[in-house]
Amino acid sequence: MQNVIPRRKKTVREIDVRGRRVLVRADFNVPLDEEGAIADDTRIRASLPTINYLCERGARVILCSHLGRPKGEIVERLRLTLVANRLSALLGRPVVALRDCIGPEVESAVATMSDGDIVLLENLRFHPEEKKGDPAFAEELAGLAEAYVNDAFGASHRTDASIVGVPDYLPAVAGLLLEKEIGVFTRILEKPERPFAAVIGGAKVSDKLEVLDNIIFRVDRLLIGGGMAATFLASRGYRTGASHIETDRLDAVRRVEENAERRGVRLILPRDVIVTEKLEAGAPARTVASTEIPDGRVIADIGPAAVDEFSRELGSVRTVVWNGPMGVFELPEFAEGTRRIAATLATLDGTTVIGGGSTADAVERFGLTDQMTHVSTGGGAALTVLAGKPLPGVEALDDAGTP
Ligand SMILES: Nc1ncnc2c1ncn2[C@@H]1O[C@H](COP(=O)(O)OP(=O)(O)OP(=O)(O)O)[C@@H](O)[C@H]1O
Ligand SMILES: O=C(O)[C@H](O)COP(=O)(O)O
Repeated sequence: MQNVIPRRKKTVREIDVRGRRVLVRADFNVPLDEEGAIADDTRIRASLPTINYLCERGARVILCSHLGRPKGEIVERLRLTLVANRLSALLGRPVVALRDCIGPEVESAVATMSDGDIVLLENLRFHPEEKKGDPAFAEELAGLAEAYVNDAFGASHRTDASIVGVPDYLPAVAGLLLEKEIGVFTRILEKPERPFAAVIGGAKVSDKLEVLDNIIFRVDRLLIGGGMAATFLASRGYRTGASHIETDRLDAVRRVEENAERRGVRLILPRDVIVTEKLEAGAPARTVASTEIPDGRVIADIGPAAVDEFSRELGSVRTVVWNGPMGVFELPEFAEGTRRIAATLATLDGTTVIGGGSTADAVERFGLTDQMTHVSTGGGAALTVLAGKPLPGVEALDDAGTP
């Protein structure tokens, strides 16, 4: 087992920023609605502490981010102007949106900044060099500033130029959001208050295999829901109707079960499930024992007895990490399991950590975000950390204690 963060990294609190141009890599990759408006500004709000910190200390703040996957060319609806406007409203300070992220116009805009000013560079992924991790592009970005702050936890599992390349050319430190995210995950994975439970769901085992393989060595209880429960049930020899079984993962699931047994971890599958013929709105649904799933039916949610059992198990733990919804929560008829598990976590006394992605969306939809200890801003990045793997964006930063 590896440590999540092998060495402590330098943070923005350990460098002098007054009067200096500071390039801040944020993760403003926010969901957009059909009209192209920002559907959820959680990630923008999460960046405020670092930006305010820098402005208040007289830094000249140069923000940068990607938005979407524009594949190295300009896509009008993926410009960051909307983000700049929202950020400016939230900060109560002007944020100037630039039309590119490198080049002479950007350089002259940056050269005329005063202490406390904020600019936002254009979407980094309009340049193909960003995704390629191109060193010359990284050097050009770095040339705009005198220090680099990574506050993009959600993108730190990537090896893009702005994440792993820029630190080669500048003093490179963690922002306050990155520090908080890493701190929370490090604490629960390395020194959890026990009992410690993980609730893992979502569509597929294959998406979470590395997480299961790591977490099984750290938790006292593992609760499995979502579509992936079908593969666990199949590996125990039950009939699973028309549910999608990842036949190539049955061995991997057995390994997780064996490790659970060896370590005395309670691995709990849903005792009942909601099944349907089709995973679509309005489809007739019924509750069945998970050992008796009828032919032609697929698992769509965990059932009420499973919710009760999961809630009982969670009622006595001191730490919970949750990644992956219990059912197809996007459809109201299959949202109950996810909603009730979210409600259970909301009332817990101990530490509750939501591992990002659609689980964070679900918790937000149920209005319970504020009741959790921590809701991660990372999807893939949170999975990487839960899998016990280092984040390239964190590795690239200066070690604490270096001059
Ligand atoms: N029984 C089920 N059958 C099919 N899909 C399911 C089932 N239960 C949950 N899902 C789906 O799983 C998806 C989310 O799973 P995922 O593993 O992506 O979660 P996550 O890790 O929180 O999010 P992300 O991957 O965005 O970080 C949801 O869209 C949900 O509809
Ligand atoms: O939304 C995310 O998970 C991050 O912003 C990374 O985006 P990407 O998956 O397009 O690299």
